[in-house]
Amino acid sequence: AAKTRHLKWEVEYMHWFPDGREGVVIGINGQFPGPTIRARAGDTIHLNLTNKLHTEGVVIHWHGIRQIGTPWADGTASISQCAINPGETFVYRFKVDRAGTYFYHGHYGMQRSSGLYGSLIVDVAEGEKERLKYDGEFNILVSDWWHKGSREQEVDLSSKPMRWIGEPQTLLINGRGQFNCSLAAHFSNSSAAPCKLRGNEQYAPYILKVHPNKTYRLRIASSTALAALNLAIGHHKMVVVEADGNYVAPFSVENMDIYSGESYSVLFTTDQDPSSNYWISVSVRGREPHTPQALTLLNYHPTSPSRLPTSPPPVPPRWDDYGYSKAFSKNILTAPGSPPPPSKHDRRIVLLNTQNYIDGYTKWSINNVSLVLPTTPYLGSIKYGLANAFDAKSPPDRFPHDYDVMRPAANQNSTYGNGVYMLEFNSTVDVILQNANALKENVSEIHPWHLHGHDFWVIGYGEGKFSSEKDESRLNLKNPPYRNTAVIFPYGWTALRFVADNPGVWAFHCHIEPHLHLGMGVVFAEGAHLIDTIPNEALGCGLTGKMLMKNNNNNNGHN
Ligand SMILES: O=C1O[C@H]([C@@H](O)CO)C(O)=C1O
Repeated sequence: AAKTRHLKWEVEYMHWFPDGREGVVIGINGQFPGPTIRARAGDTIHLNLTNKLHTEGVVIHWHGIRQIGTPWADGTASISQCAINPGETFVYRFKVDRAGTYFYHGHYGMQRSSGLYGSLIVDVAEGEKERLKYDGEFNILVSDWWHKGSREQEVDLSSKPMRWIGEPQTLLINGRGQFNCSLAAHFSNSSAAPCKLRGNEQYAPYILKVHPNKTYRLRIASSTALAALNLAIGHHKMVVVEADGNYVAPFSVENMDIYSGESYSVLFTTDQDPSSNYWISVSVRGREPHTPQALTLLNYHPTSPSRLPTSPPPVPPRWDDYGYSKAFSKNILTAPGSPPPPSKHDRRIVLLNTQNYIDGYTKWSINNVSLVLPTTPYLGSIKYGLANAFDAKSPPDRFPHDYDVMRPAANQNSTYGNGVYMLEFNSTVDVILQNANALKENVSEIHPWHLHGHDFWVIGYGEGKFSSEKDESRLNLKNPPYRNTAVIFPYGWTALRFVADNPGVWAFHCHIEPHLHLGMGVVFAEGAHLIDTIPNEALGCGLTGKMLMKNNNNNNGHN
Protein backbone atom coordinates (compact mmCIF):
# COMPACT_ATOMS: atom_id res chain seq x y z
CA ALA A 1 0.00 0.00 0.00
CA ALA A 2 1.10 3.56 -0.66
CA LYS A 3 2.75 5.33 2.27
CA THR A 4 3.13 8.87 3.44
CA ARG A 5 6.81 9.57 4.05
CA HIS A 6 7.41 12.26 6.66
CA LEU A 7 10.59 14.26 6.35
CA LYS A 8 11.90 17.21 8.31
CA TRP A 9 14.55 19.31 6.65
CA GLU A 10 16.60 22.31 7.68
CA VAL A 11 18.33 24.22 4.92
CA GLU A 12 21.46 26.12 5.90
CA TYR A 13 24.82 27.40 4.75
CA MET A 14 27.75 25.25 5.84
CA HIS A 15 31.48 25.27 5.43
CA TRP A 16 32.44 22.32 3.29
CA PHE A 17 35.25 20.89 1.12
CA PRO A 18 33.43 19.80 -2.05
CA ASP A 19 36.66 19.61 -4.05
CA GLY A 20 39.34 19.75 -1.33
CA ARG A 21 39.19 23.50 -0.98
CA GLU A 22 37.04 25.02 1.73
CA GLY A 23 33.94 26.78 0.48
CA VAL A 24 30.37 27.47 1.49
CA VAL A 25 27.54 25.19 0.38
CA ILE A 26 23.83 25.16 1.05
CA GLY A 27 23.30 21.92 2.92
CA ILE A 28 20.27 20.10 4.24
CA ASN A 29 20.27 18.57 7.74
CA GLY A 30 24.06 18.94 7.80
CA GLN A 31 24.51 17.00 4.56
CA PHE A 32 25.86 17.99 1.17
CA PRO A 33 24.38 17.08 -1.27
CA GLY A 34 21.03 16.98 0.53
CA PRO A 35 19.58 13.65 1.70
CA THR A 36 18.41 11.21 -0.95
CA ILE A 37 14.65 10.78 -0.93
CA ARG A 38 13.65 7.20 -1.70
CA ALA A 39 10.00 6.32 -2.15
CA ARG A 40 7.65 4.05 -4.07
CA ALA A 41 5.34 5.10 -6.85
CA GLY A 42 2.07 6.27 -5.32
CA ASP A 43 3.66 7.41 -2.05
CA THR A 44 3.09 10.86 -0.65
CA ILE A 45 6.06 12.94 0.45
CA HIS A 46 5.25 15.14 3.42
CA LEU A 47 8.24 17.37 3.95
CA ASN A 48 8.61 20.16 6.52
CA LEU A 49 11.22 22.51 5.17
CA THR A 50 12.67 25.11 7.52
CA ASN A 51 14.74 27.91 6.07
CA LYS A 52 17.81 28.45 8.23
CA LEU A 53 19.66 30.63 5.72
CA HIS A 54 19.15 33.68 7.99
CA THR A 55 19.12 36.35 5.27
CA GLU A 56 17.52 34.94 2.13
CA GLY A 57 14.48 33.02 0.98
CA VAL A 58 14.49 29.47 -0.30
CA VAL A 59 12.30 27.07 -2.29
CA ILE A 60 12.92 23.53 -3.55
CA HIS A 61 11.77 22.17 -6.90
CA TRP A 62 11.11 18.43 -7.26
CA HIS A 63 12.49 18.01 -10.72
CA GLY A 64 10.53 15.54 -12.86
CA ILE A 65 7.63 15.21 -10.41
CA ARG A 66 4.59 16.60 -12.25
CA GLN A 67 2.71 17.79 -9.15
CA ILE A 68 -0.64 16.65 -10.49
CA GLY A 69 -3.22 18.35 -8.27
CA THR A 70 -0.57 20.08 -6.14
CA PRO A 71 0.85 22.89 -8.32
CA TRP A 72 1.72 24.90 -5.19
CA ALA A 73 4.29 22.25 -4.25
CA ASP A 74 6.37 22.70 -7.42
CA GLY A 75 8.91 24.84 -5.57
CA THR A 76 9.38 27.74 -7.99
CA ALA A 77 9.75 31.14 -6.34
CA SER A 78 7.34 33.76 -7.81
CA ILE A 79 5.61 31.09 -9.88
CA SER A 80 4.17 28.39 -7.60
CA GLN A 81 4.79 30.04 -4.24
CA CYS A 82 6.39 32.86 -2.29
CA ALA A 83 9.99 32.19 -1.31
CA ILE A 84 10.10 30.73 2.21
CA ASN A 85 11.45 33.46 4.49
CA PRO A 86 14.32 32.90 6.91
CA GLY A 87 13.05 31.08 9.99
CA GLU A 88 9.82 29.99 8.31
CA THR A 89 8.68 26.45 7.62
CA PHE A 90 6.82 25.37 4.51
CA VAL A 91 5.19 21.98 3.98
CA TYR A 92 5.83 20.34 0.64
CA ARG A 93 3.21 17.64 0.31
CA PHE A 94 2.99 15.86 -3.02
CA LYS A 95 2.62 12.47 -4.61
CA VAL A 96 5.40 10.69 -6.46
CA ASP A 97 3.21 9.00 -9.03
CA ARG A 98 5.72 7.27 -11.26
CA ALA A 99 8.89 5.20 -10.76
CA GLY A 100 12.09 6.74 -12.02
CA THR A 101 15.26 8.68 -11.38
CA TYR A 102 14.66 12.26 -10.29
CA PHE A 103 16.31 14.94 -8.22
CA TYR A 104 15.50 18.15 -6.40
CA HIS A 105 17.16 21.51 -6.29
CA GLY A 106 16.80 25.13 -5.23
CA HIS A 107 14.78 27.33 -7.61
CA TYR A 108 15.38 30.76 -6.17
CA GLY A 109 18.20 32.98 -7.42
CA MET A 110 21.24 30.84 -8.09
CA GLN A 111 21.03 28.58 -5.03
CA ARG A 112 21.51 25.49 -7.18
CA SER A 113 24.98 26.78 -7.95
CA SER A 114 25.58 26.87 -4.17
CA GLY A 115 24.89 23.18 -3.94
CA LEU A 116 21.22 23.08 -2.98
CA TYR A 117 20.35 19.72 -4.58
CA GLY A 118 19.93 16.03 -3.93
CA SER A 119 18.51 12.82 -5.41
CA LEU A 120 14.91 11.66 -5.49
CA ILE A 121 14.50 8.01 -6.45
CA VAL A 122 11.10 6.44 -6.96
CA ASP A 123 10.82 2.65 -7.09
CA VAL A 124 7.89 0.83 -8.65
CA ALA A 125 4.78 0.58 -6.47
CA GLU A 126 4.74 -2.13 -3.81
CA GLY A 127 3.72 -5.45 -5.31
CA GLU A 128 4.68 -4.31 -8.80
CA LYS A 129 7.64 -5.75 -10.61
CA GLU A 130 10.43 -3.54 -11.97
CA ARG A 131 10.68 -4.40 -15.65
CA LEU A 132 14.43 -3.82 -15.79
CA LYS A 133 16.55 -6.73 -14.57
CA TYR A 134 19.63 -6.02 -12.49
CA ASP A 135 21.50 -7.33 -9.46
CA GLY A 136 22.31 -4.03 -7.80
CA GLU A 137 22.16 -0.31 -8.35
CA PHE A 138 24.05 2.93 -7.85
CA ASN A 139 22.95 6.50 -8.01
CA ILE A 140 25.07 9.46 -9.00
CA LEU A 141 24.13 13.11 -9.09
CA VAL A 142 26.60 15.21 -11.06
CA SER A 143 27.10 18.94 -10.61
CA ASP A 144 29.59 21.71 -11.22
CA TRP A 145 31.35 23.82 -8.62
CA TRP A 146 32.80 27.33 -8.52
CA HIS A 147 35.08 28.77 -5.88
CA LYS A 148 33.17 32.03 -6.08
CA GLY A 149 29.89 31.91 -4.14
CA SER A 150 26.57 32.14 -5.93
CA ARG A 151 25.61 35.48 -4.32
CA GLU A 152 28.66 37.05 -5.93
CA GLN A 153 27.90 35.25 -9.20
CA GLU A 154 24.43 36.82 -9.18
CA VAL A 155 25.93 40.27 -8.74
CA ASP A 156 28.49 39.62 -11.49
CA LEU A 157 25.82 38.51 -13.96
CA SER A 158 23.62 41.48 -13.18
CA SER A 159 26.41 44.03 -13.57
CA LYS A 160 27.00 46.39 -16.48
CA PRO A 161 28.87 45.14 -18.36
CA MET A 162 27.97 41.60 -17.33
CA ARG A 163 30.75 39.63 -15.67
CA TRP A 164 30.30 36.08 -16.94
CA ILE A 165 30.75 33.32 -14.35
CA GLY A 166 33.17 31.39 -16.56
CA GLU A 167 33.70 27.65 -16.50
CA PRO A 168 33.42 25.75 -13.19
CA GLN A 169 36.56 24.93 -11.22
CA THR A 170 35.48 21.36 -10.50
CA LEU A 171 32.92 18.76 -11.53
CA LEU A 172 31.38 16.87 -8.64
CA ILE A 173 30.04 13.31 -8.47
CA ASN A 174 27.63 13.06 -5.53
CA GLY A 175 29.07 16.34 -4.28
CA ARG A 176 32.68 15.13 -4.40
CA GLY A 177 35.48 16.32 -6.67
CA GLN A 178 39.21 16.93 -6.59
CA PHE A 179 40.65 20.35 -7.35
CA ASN A 180 44.05 20.20 -5.66
CA CYS A 181 44.95 16.72 -6.80
CA SER A 182 44.09 14.15 -9.44
CA LEU A 183 43.30 10.46 -9.08
CA ALA A 184 44.90 10.00 -12.50
CA ALA A 185 48.02 12.14 -11.87
CA HIS A 186 50.31 9.31 -12.99
CA PHE A 187 48.67 9.38 -16.45
CA SER A 188 48.46 13.10 -17.05
CA ASN A 189 51.15 15.50 -18.13
CA SER A 190 49.53 18.26 -16.08
CA SER A 191 50.99 19.45 -12.80
CA ALA A 192 48.20 17.95 -10.68
CA ALA A 193 49.60 16.03 -7.74
CA PRO A 194 48.37 12.50 -7.02
CA CYS A 195 45.55 12.46 -4.47
CA LYS A 196 46.54 11.09 -1.06
CA LEU A 197 43.19 10.18 0.38
CA ARG A 198 42.11 8.13 3.34
CA GLY A 199 38.60 7.91 1.98
CA ASN A 200 36.80 9.78 4.76
CA GLU A 201 37.46 13.27 3.37
CA GLN A 202 34.43 15.28 2.16
CA TYR A 203 36.04 15.34 -1.29
CA ALA A 204 37.07 11.68 -1.46
CA PRO A 205 35.42 10.07 -4.48
CA TYR A 206 32.23 8.09 -4.21
CA ILE A 207 33.49 4.62 -5.23
CA LEU A 208 31.13 2.11 -6.86
CA LYS A 209 31.81 -1.34 -5.37
CA VAL A 210 30.78 -4.20 -7.64
CA HIS A 211 31.02 -7.97 -7.84
CA PRO A 212 32.16 -9.68 -11.05
CA ASN A 213 29.63 -10.97 -13.58
CA LYS A 214 26.65 -9.04 -12.36
CA THR A 215 24.42 -6.45 -13.98
CA TYR A 216 23.99 -3.08 -12.30
CA ARG A 217 21.66 -0.19 -12.80
CA LEU A 218 23.42 3.15 -12.71
CA ARG A 219 21.11 6.10 -12.13
CA ILE A 220 22.51 9.44 -13.24
CA ALA A 221 21.06 12.93 -12.95
CA SER A 222 22.68 16.28 -13.70
CA SER A 223 22.01 19.35 -11.60
CA THR A 224 24.87 21.36 -13.11
CA ALA A 225 24.51 25.13 -13.18
CA LEU A 226 26.28 25.34 -16.54
CA ALA A 227 28.19 22.31 -17.77
CA ALA A 228 26.98 19.78 -20.32
CA LEU A 229 28.67 16.49 -19.59
CA ASN A 230 29.78 13.17 -21.01
CA LEU A 231 29.96 10.11 -18.79
CA ALA A 232 31.92 6.90 -19.41
CA ILE A 233 32.86 3.75 -17.54
CA GLY A 234 36.25 2.61 -18.80
CA HIS A 235 36.12 -0.76 -20.64
CA HIS A 236 32.41 -1.18 -19.97
CA LYS A 237 29.54 -0.64 -22.34
CA MET A 238 26.35 0.89 -21.00
CA VAL A 239 22.80 0.22 -22.14
CA VAL A 240 20.55 3.27 -21.85
CA VAL A 241 17.16 2.23 -20.46
CA GLU A 242 15.54 5.25 -18.80
CA ALA A 243 15.41 8.98 -19.49
CA ASP A 244 13.73 11.50 -17.15
CA GLY A 245 11.57 8.86 -15.46
CA ASN A 246 10.45 7.10 -18.65
CA TYR A 247 11.65 3.82 -20.10
CA VAL A 248 13.36 4.14 -23.47
CA ALA A 249 14.11 1.59 -26.18
CA PRO A 250 17.43 0.16 -24.91
CA PHE A 251 20.58 1.02 -26.84
CA SER A 252 24.23 0.47 -26.13
CA VAL A 253 26.88 3.18 -25.84
CA GLU A 254 30.57 3.61 -24.91
CA ASN A 255 29.80 6.94 -23.27
CA MET A 256 26.81 9.22 -22.95
CA ASP A 257 26.00 12.90 -22.93
CA ILE A 258 24.01 14.32 -20.06
CA TYR A 259 22.70 17.87 -19.93
CA SER A 260 21.62 19.83 -16.91
CA GLY A 261 18.11 18.82 -15.90
CA GLU A 262 18.28 15.36 -17.45
CA SER A 263 18.31 12.01 -15.73
CA TYR A 264 19.05 8.55 -17.06
CA SER A 265 19.45 4.95 -16.05
CA VAL A 266 21.95 2.70 -17.75
CA LEU A 267 22.64 -0.98 -17.22
CA PHE A 268 26.18 -2.31 -17.28
CA THR A 269 27.66 -5.77 -16.75
CA THR A 270 30.83 -6.35 -14.75
CA ASP A 271 32.42 -8.62 -17.35
CA GLN A 272 35.99 -7.30 -17.16
CA ASP A 273 39.10 -8.63 -15.38
CA PRO A 274 38.18 -8.45 -11.66
CA SER A 275 41.79 -8.01 -10.56
CA SER A 276 41.64 -4.47 -11.85
CA ASN A 277 39.53 -1.38 -11.11
CA TYR A 278 38.09 0.88 -13.81
CA TRP A 279 37.59 4.61 -14.26
CA ILE A 280 34.28 6.35 -14.22
CA SER A 281 34.75 9.73 -15.86
CA VAL A 282 32.64 12.82 -16.31
CA SER A 283 33.87 15.41 -18.81
CA VAL A 284 32.69 18.76 -20.18
CA ARG A 285 30.89 18.89 -23.55
CA GLY A 286 29.54 21.72 -25.67
CA ARG A 287 31.64 24.51 -24.17
CA GLU A 288 35.41 24.75 -24.45
CA PRO A 289 36.45 22.87 -21.31
CA HIS A 290 38.54 24.57 -18.65
CA THR A 291 37.51 22.08 -16.01
CA PRO A 292 39.29 18.79 -15.36
CA GLN A 293 37.46 15.55 -15.89
CA ALA A 294 35.77 14.24 -12.72
CA LEU A 295 36.91 10.75 -11.84
CA THR A 296 35.89 7.93 -9.60
CA LEU A 297 36.33 4.17 -9.58
CA LEU A 298 34.42 1.08 -10.40
CA ASN A 299 35.91 -1.21 -7.77
CA TYR A 300 35.70 -4.96 -8.44
CA HIS A 301 35.46 -7.30 -5.48
CA PRO A 302 37.88 -8.39 -4.00
CA THR A 303 40.36 -5.90 -5.49
CA SER A 304 41.37 -3.11 -3.11
CA PRO A 305 39.65 0.21 -3.82
CA SER A 306 43.04 1.90 -3.48
CA ARG A 307 44.36 0.13 -6.57
CA LEU A 308 44.21 2.59 -9.45
CA PRO A 309 43.31 1.43 -12.95
CA THR A 310 46.21 0.37 -15.14
CA SER A 311 45.14 2.39 -18.17
CA PRO A 312 44.35 6.10 -18.56
CA PRO A 313 40.83 7.51 -18.00
CA PRO A 314 38.36 7.42 -20.91
CA VAL A 315 38.87 10.13 -23.55
CA PRO A 316 35.60 11.98 -24.17
CA PRO A 317 34.47 13.05 -27.64
CA ARG A 318 35.73 16.49 -28.64
CA TRP A 319 33.76 19.19 -26.81
CA ASP A 320 32.50 20.71 -30.08
CA ASP A 321 31.74 17.46 -31.89
CA TYR A 322 28.04 18.33 -32.04
CA GLY A 323 27.41 15.58 -34.59
CA TYR A 324 28.32 13.11 -31.86
CA SER A 325 25.92 14.73 -29.39
CA LYS A 326 23.09 14.86 -31.92
CA ALA A 327 23.55 11.20 -32.78
CA PHE A 328 23.23 10.30 -29.09
CA SER A 329 20.13 12.47 -28.56
CA LYS A 330 18.44 11.12 -31.68
CA ASN A 331 19.08 7.54 -30.53
CA ILE A 332 16.77 8.08 -27.57
CA LEU A 333 13.33 6.72 -28.49
CA THR A 334 10.49 5.64 -26.31
CA ALA A 335 10.22 2.02 -25.14
CA PRO A 336 7.99 -0.14 -27.36
CA GLY A 337 4.40 -0.10 -26.15
CA SER A 338 4.43 3.48 -24.81
CA PRO A 339 1.52 5.62 -25.99
CA PRO A 340 2.37 7.91 -28.94
CA PRO A 341 1.66 11.66 -28.81
CA PRO A 342 -1.62 13.08 -30.12
CA SER A 343 -1.35 13.20 -33.91
CA LYS A 344 -2.28 16.90 -34.17
CA HIS A 345 -1.51 20.04 -32.25
CA ASP A 346 -4.03 22.71 -31.31
CA ARG A 347 -1.50 25.48 -30.91
CA ARG A 348 2.08 25.97 -31.96
CA ILE A 349 4.38 28.33 -30.09
CA VAL A 350 7.73 29.12 -31.67
CA LEU A 351 10.32 30.36 -29.19
CA LEU A 352 13.39 32.16 -30.49
CA ASN A 353 16.37 31.94 -28.09
CA THR A 354 18.64 34.98 -28.22
CA GLN A 355 21.28 36.69 -26.16
CA ASN A 356 20.56 40.42 -25.98
CA TYR A 357 21.18 43.73 -24.29
CA ILE A 358 18.76 45.75 -22.24
CA ASP A 359 20.22 49.18 -21.35
CA GLY A 360 23.69 47.68 -21.69
CA TYR A 361 22.96 44.70 -19.43
CA THR A 362 23.46 41.29 -21.06
CA LYS A 363 20.29 39.20 -21.07
CA TRP A 364 18.76 36.12 -22.67
CA SER A 365 15.41 36.56 -24.33
CA ILE A 366 12.65 34.45 -25.79
CA ASN A 367 10.94 36.12 -28.76
CA ASN A 368 12.70 39.25 -27.59
CA VAL A 369 11.27 39.11 -24.05
CA SER A 370 13.62 38.59 -21.12
CA LEU A 371 11.73 37.05 -18.18
CA VAL A 372 11.70 38.97 -14.91
CA LEU A 373 9.67 37.24 -12.25
CA PRO A 374 6.87 39.21 -10.55
CA THR A 375 6.57 39.82 -6.81
CA THR A 376 3.28 37.91 -6.59
CA PRO A 377 3.47 34.21 -7.46
CA TYR A 378 1.52 33.61 -10.68
CA LEU A 379 -0.34 30.62 -9.25
CA GLY A 380 -2.11 32.82 -6.70
CA SER A 381 -2.64 35.87 -8.92
CA ILE A 382 -4.10 33.72 -11.71
CA LYS A 383 -6.34 31.63 -9.47
CA TYR A 384 -7.72 34.70 -7.71
CA GLY A 385 -7.78 36.86 -10.85
CA LEU A 386 -5.70 39.65 -9.28
CA ALA A 387 -5.16 42.52 -11.67
CA ASN A 388 -1.74 44.09 -12.28
CA ALA A 389 0.21 41.16 -10.85
CA PHE A 390 1.94 40.58 -14.21
CA ASP A 391 1.77 41.78 -17.84
CA ALA A 392 -1.79 41.14 -19.02
CA LYS A 393 -0.66 40.85 -22.63
CA SER A 394 0.42 37.40 -23.80
CA PRO A 395 4.04 37.14 -24.90
CA PRO A 396 4.43 36.50 -28.66
CA ASP A 397 3.77 33.05 -30.19
CA ARG A 398 6.42 33.61 -32.86
CA PHE A 399 9.22 35.87 -34.04
CA PRO A 400 9.54 37.93 -37.24
CA HIS A 401 9.81 35.52 -40.16
CA ASP A 402 12.74 37.40 -41.68
CA TYR A 403 14.92 37.07 -38.56
CA ASP A 404 18.26 35.51 -39.54
CA VAL A 405 19.09 32.86 -36.92
CA MET A 406 22.56 32.31 -38.37
CA ARG A 407 23.82 35.85 -37.67
CA PRO A 408 23.95 38.28 -34.76
CA ALA A 409 20.68 40.22 -34.61
CA ALA A 410 20.43 43.48 -36.54
CA ASN A 411 18.96 45.00 -33.37
CA GLN A 412 20.44 43.33 -30.30
CA ASN A 413 18.21 45.11 -27.79
CA SER A 414 15.31 43.36 -26.13
CA THR A 415 12.75 44.09 -23.44
CA TYR A 416 11.81 42.83 -20.01
CA GLY A 417 8.51 41.02 -19.52
CA ASN A 418 6.58 38.67 -17.26
CA GLY A 419 3.52 37.78 -19.36
CA VAL A 420 2.06 34.28 -19.38
CA TYR A 421 1.22 31.87 -22.19
CA MET A 422 -2.35 30.93 -21.25
CA LEU A 423 -2.95 27.42 -22.62
CA GLU A 424 -6.38 26.02 -23.22
CA PHE A 425 -6.98 23.21 -20.75
CA ASN A 426 -6.41 19.77 -22.31
CA SER A 427 -5.16 21.24 -25.57
CA THR A 428 -2.15 19.81 -27.39
CA VAL A 429 0.65 22.33 -27.58
CA ASP A 430 3.69 22.24 -29.87
CA VAL A 431 6.71 24.23 -28.90
CA ILE A 432 9.44 24.83 -31.43
CA LEU A 433 12.57 25.91 -29.62
CA GLN A 434 14.53 27.89 -32.17
CA ASN A 435 18.21 28.48 -31.51
CA ALA A 436 20.06 31.42 -33.03
CA ASN A 437 23.36 33.22 -33.05
CA ALA A 438 24.28 34.75 -29.66
CA LEU A 439 25.63 38.30 -29.34
CA LYS A 440 29.02 37.46 -30.83
CA GLU A 441 29.39 36.33 -34.39
CA ASN A 442 29.77 32.58 -34.94
CA VAL A 443 28.57 31.69 -31.43
CA SER A 444 25.50 29.61 -30.75
CA GLU A 445 25.28 27.45 -27.61
CA ILE A 446 23.51 24.35 -26.39
CA HIS A 447 20.54 25.04 -24.10
CA PRO A 448 18.74 22.28 -22.17
CA TRP A 449 15.08 23.29 -21.76
CA HIS A 450 13.10 21.93 -18.82
CA LEU A 451 9.31 21.93 -18.51
CA HIS A 452 7.59 21.89 -15.12
CA GLY A 453 4.33 20.05 -14.50
CA HIS A 454 4.48 17.82 -17.59
CA ASP A 455 6.51 15.57 -19.75
CA PHE A 456 6.69 16.35 -23.46
CA TRP A 457 7.42 14.28 -26.52
CA VAL A 458 10.58 15.31 -28.33
CA ILE A 459 9.22 15.05 -31.86
CA GLY A 460 12.13 16.41 -33.86
CA TYR A 461 15.48 18.10 -34.19
CA GLY A 462 16.67 20.10 -37.16
CA GLU A 463 19.24 22.52 -38.48
CA GLY A 464 18.74 26.21 -39.19
CA LYS A 465 15.32 27.77 -39.03
CA PHE A 466 12.25 25.59 -38.54
CA SER A 467 9.91 25.69 -41.51
CA SER A 468 6.47 24.10 -41.23
CA GLU A 469 6.39 23.32 -44.97
CA LYS A 470 9.75 21.59 -44.96
CA ASP A 471 9.89 20.09 -41.47
CA GLU A 472 6.32 19.25 -40.47
CA SER A 473 6.23 15.93 -42.33
CA ARG A 474 9.54 14.82 -40.77
CA LEU A 475 8.38 15.06 -37.17
CA ASN A 476 8.44 11.76 -35.30
CA LEU A 477 4.93 11.07 -34.03
CA LYS A 478 5.48 7.31 -33.81
CA ASN A 479 8.01 6.66 -31.06
CA PRO A 480 9.42 9.96 -29.80
CA PRO A 481 10.93 9.98 -26.31
CA TYR A 482 8.77 11.32 -23.49
CA ARG A 483 10.75 13.51 -21.13
CA ASN A 484 10.92 16.76 -19.19
CA THR A 485 14.18 18.17 -20.55
CA ALA A 486 15.42 18.50 -24.12
CA VAL A 487 18.31 20.36 -25.71
CA ILE A 488 18.57 22.71 -28.61
CA PHE A 489 21.81 22.43 -30.51
CA PRO A 490 23.74 25.41 -31.94
CA TYR A 491 21.90 27.02 -34.87
CA GLY A 492 19.19 24.34 -34.75
CA TRP A 493 15.65 23.76 -33.55
CA THR A 494 13.95 21.18 -31.37
CA ALA A 495 10.23 20.41 -31.57
CA LEU A 496 8.23 19.34 -28.49
CA ARG A 497 4.60 18.34 -28.02
CA PHE A 498 2.69 18.16 -24.76
CA VAL A 499 -0.86 18.08 -23.49
CA ALA A 500 -1.81 20.99 -21.23
CA ASP A 501 -3.70 18.77 -18.81
CA ASN A 502 -2.26 19.76 -15.43
CA PRO A 503 -4.03 22.71 -13.78
CA GLY A 504 -1.37 25.13 -12.57
CA VAL A 505 1.29 27.60 -13.59
CA TRP A 506 4.46 26.09 -14.94
CA ALA A 507 7.94 27.35 -15.68
CA PHE A 508 9.59 26.35 -18.95
CA HIS A 509 13.19 27.46 -19.08
CA CYS A 510 16.80 26.90 -19.95
CA HIS A 511 18.24 24.77 -17.15
CA ILE A 512 21.57 26.60 -17.30
CA GLU A 513 21.17 28.56 -14.08
CA PRO A 514 22.92 31.79 -15.14
CA HIS A 515 20.86 31.80 -18.35
CA LEU A 516 17.60 31.50 -16.38
CA HIS A 517 18.88 34.23 -14.08
CA LEU A 518 19.38 36.43 -17.17
CA GLY A 519 15.79 35.87 -18.31
CA MET A 520 15.84 32.69 -20.40
CA GLY A 521 12.43 31.26 -19.63
CA VAL A 522 8.70 31.53 -20.16
CA VAL A 523 5.62 30.73 -18.08
CA PHE A 524 2.68 28.54 -19.09
CA ALA A 525 -0.68 28.40 -17.30
CA GLU A 526 -3.67 26.13 -17.81
CA GLY A 527 -6.84 25.04 -16.07
CA ALA A 528 -6.88 27.98 -13.63
CA HIS A 529 -10.52 27.23 -12.66
CA LEU A 530 -9.51 23.73 -11.60
CA ILE A 531 -6.73 24.75 -9.21
CA ASP A 532 -7.63 23.52 -5.74
CA THR A 533 -7.23 25.61 -2.57
CA ILE A 534 -3.68 26.91 -2.40
CA PRO A 535 -2.17 26.68 1.11
CA ASN A 536 -1.90 30.18 2.60
CA GLU A 537 1.77 29.57 3.36
CA ALA A 538 2.46 29.70 -0.40
CA LEU A 539 0.81 33.10 -0.80
CA GLY A 540 2.14 35.38 1.94
CA CYS A 541 3.86 37.88 -0.37
CA GLY A 542 2.96 40.50 -2.96
CA LEU A 543 -0.71 40.98 -3.85
CA THR A 544 -1.76 37.56 -2.53
CA GLY A 545 -0.17 38.48 0.80
CA LYS A 546 -2.30 41.64 0.90
CA MET A 547 -5.36 39.63 -0.10
CA LEU A 548 -4.85 37.26 2.81
CA MET A 549 -4.40 40.14 5.24
CA LYS A 550 -7.63 41.74 4.04
CA ASN A 551 -9.55 38.47 4.36
CA ASN A 552 -8.16 38.06 7.82
CA ASN A 553 -9.25 41.56 8.87
CA ASN A 554 -12.74 41.00 7.42
CA ASN A 555 -13.06 37.76 9.37
CA ASN A 556 -11.94 39.47 12.55
CA GLY A 557 -14.56 42.15 11.95
CA HIS A 558 -17.27 39.50 11.91
CA ASN A 559 -16.14 37.84 15.11
O1 LIG B 1 25.49 33.77 -21.27
C1 LIG B 1 26.66 33.64 -21.58
O2 LIG B 1 27.58 34.65 -21.58
C2 LIG B 1 28.84 34.11 -21.97
C3 LIG B 1 29.39 34.84 -23.14
O3 LIG B 1 28.45 34.85 -24.18
C4 LIG B 1 29.73 36.27 -22.81
O4 LIG B 1 30.86 36.32 -22.04
C5 LIG B 1 28.54 32.71 -22.26
O5 LIG B 1 29.42 31.87 -22.71
C6 LIG B 1 27.26 32.46 -22.01
O6 LIG B 1 26.67 31.28 -22.13
